[in-house]
Amino acid sequence: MEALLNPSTAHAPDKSALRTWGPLALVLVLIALPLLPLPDFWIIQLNYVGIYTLPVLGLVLLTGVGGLTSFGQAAFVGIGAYTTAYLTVNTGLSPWVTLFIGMALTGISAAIIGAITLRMSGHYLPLATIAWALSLYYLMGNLEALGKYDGILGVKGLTVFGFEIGQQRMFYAVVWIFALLAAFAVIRLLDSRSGRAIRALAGGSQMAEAMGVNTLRFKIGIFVLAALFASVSGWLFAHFQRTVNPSPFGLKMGIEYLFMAVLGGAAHVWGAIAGAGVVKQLEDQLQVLLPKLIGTAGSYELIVFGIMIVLVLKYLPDGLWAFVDRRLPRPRRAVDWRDAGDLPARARPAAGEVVLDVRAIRKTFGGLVAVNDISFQTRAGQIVGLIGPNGAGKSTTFNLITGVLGLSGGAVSFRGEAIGGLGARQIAQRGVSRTFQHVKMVADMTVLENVALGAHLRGRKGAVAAMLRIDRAEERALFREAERQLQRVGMGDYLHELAGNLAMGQQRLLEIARALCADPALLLLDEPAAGLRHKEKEALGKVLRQLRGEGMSILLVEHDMGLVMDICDHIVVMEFGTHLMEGTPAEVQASDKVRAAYLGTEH
Ligand SMILES: Nc1ncnc2c1ncn2[C@@H]1O[C@H](COP(=O)(O)OP(=O)(O)OP(=O)(O)O)[C@@H](O)[C@H]1O
Repeated sequence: MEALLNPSTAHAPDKSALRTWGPLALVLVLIALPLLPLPDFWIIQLNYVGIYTLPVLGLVLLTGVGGLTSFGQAAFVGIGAYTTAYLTVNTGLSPWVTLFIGMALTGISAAIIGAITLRMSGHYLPLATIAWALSLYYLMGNLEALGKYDGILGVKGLTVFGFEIGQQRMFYAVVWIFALLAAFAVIRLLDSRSGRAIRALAGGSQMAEAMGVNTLRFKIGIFVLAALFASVSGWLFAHFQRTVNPSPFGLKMGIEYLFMAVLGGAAHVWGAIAGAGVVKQLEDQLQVLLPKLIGTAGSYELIVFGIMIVLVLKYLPDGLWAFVDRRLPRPRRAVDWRDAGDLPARARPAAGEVVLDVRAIRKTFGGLVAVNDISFQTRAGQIVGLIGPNGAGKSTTFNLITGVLGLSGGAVSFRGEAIGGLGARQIAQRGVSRTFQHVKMVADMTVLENVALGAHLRGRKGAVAAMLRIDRAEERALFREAERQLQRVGMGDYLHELAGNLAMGQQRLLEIARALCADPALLLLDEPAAGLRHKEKEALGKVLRQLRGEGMSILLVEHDMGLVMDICDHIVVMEFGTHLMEGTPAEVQASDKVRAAYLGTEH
């Protein structure tokens, strides 16, 4: 194992004071600002920044972290704004009641729109968000009851305990309480069981689903939360402006919110405030400056914004805050889980019990039969190797067993239960855990956090518990398990390292620890030795033998024949999608058929 423990990655001393005290300093500055003799103009500007920060925070979660691009945030701001404007003007309801009605309406709309559009991927999703942003905009502009394009006038200002808070310093306090509450809620959410699942979304759903994460549910969840932040912003906006009309909720504003998030640093909570502040200021200054320079009136600032978006994407893709973030030392997570409770564990199969039974499975891609009637079994405490030349159908077999691909024929049963036809998440729930041929991890999460993601199905606490910080006991139990599994594979010294900084051998061990965190009865390893150095392969072999000794059943797809022959109890050989032979390593090595298959000669 020593070969994997590279002393060059030892941790620097903990100098995280700036990160710990930075947010507190920001809060103190925000409290101090209205107490200073700043002109009202600047307080009003800061009120706008606070109002814009809320939808941008939603985009941090949705786009920056979750990888889902939405041009539609402004439309949700509009639902919040129109709801409060309409109800307070027409029914006389208190804004403190209409806030919640607006949030409910926004939440329901987002859940419906999200359930339809978030199944889409690639460029279809942003296009769909443009489509519904336009629809909502024209709906607001065409409804008689909402005053068509003139909107609703005469919206009252906010009152607190019957006291009108105006548009300056008191309003400032209300805006920033909401903005900071939302910012801290997102920070807490991201550092939780749900947060790790959300952070895994951007890398595609395959790994997250294999860890048991219901990716669609989490996508809809962050979409709704982002919309709720937008709705609160709309409510503030309506009572700040005292009037609403469709133009601030159109597609142009949706693009602007996205620009604020990208410029500020789409994956950073504090980047939302930075982005909202910089864009608001730029917009105001350019609106005055450009017409003067050019000599005629017009929205020239939009042209400059367009050019700036291209430049930011090219030269500062991670945004302004990432620039600061890189320079701040990363705090090491306080180790407070050593005496945490145990996570629920499943009943282990008896030694020698058939764990996986694959019967005549088949997969066709058009006319190509990639897997042709393959059958084999794996038993508890056994390492089975699945080998064959390139293109033999090993990965496809793996994907059929783990539910990534649907069967064209045949049956798979796990511990006596038919699992053919189930999805990856349902198969993971039953105790099948896997690693990937091309390592899939969240590079900007620590090793410990990545591995804790593997225990997702063994936790229960959701997003609300995380935001309220009532999930800590479970979090400690998850981290205790993650540390235990990392130590089991010899990675105990790397808990706080960012996964993206690991060498290939360590990344593969991370994946094994993550798979073990799920408390599996069957471990499927897809080319775990690929890219490993000799010493690392030896270390890997030692870990796998140790796991077998503990009663684990392992199915291994591997090209490294030295490792396969060394550790496997039983080997299944495939060629052109078919079952060539199976037997002990000695039998396989002695087989002319296998030799011919690998050498490409007739047999
Ligand atoms: N999604 C797909 N669509 C069409 N053909 C596919 C698909 N996936 C795999 N195949 C084909 O199925 C066959 C088996 O591929 P598979 O990746 O399972 O082989 P393998 O034994 O894992 O190969 P390697 O060792 O190179 O990873 C190949 O001919 C491949 O081109």
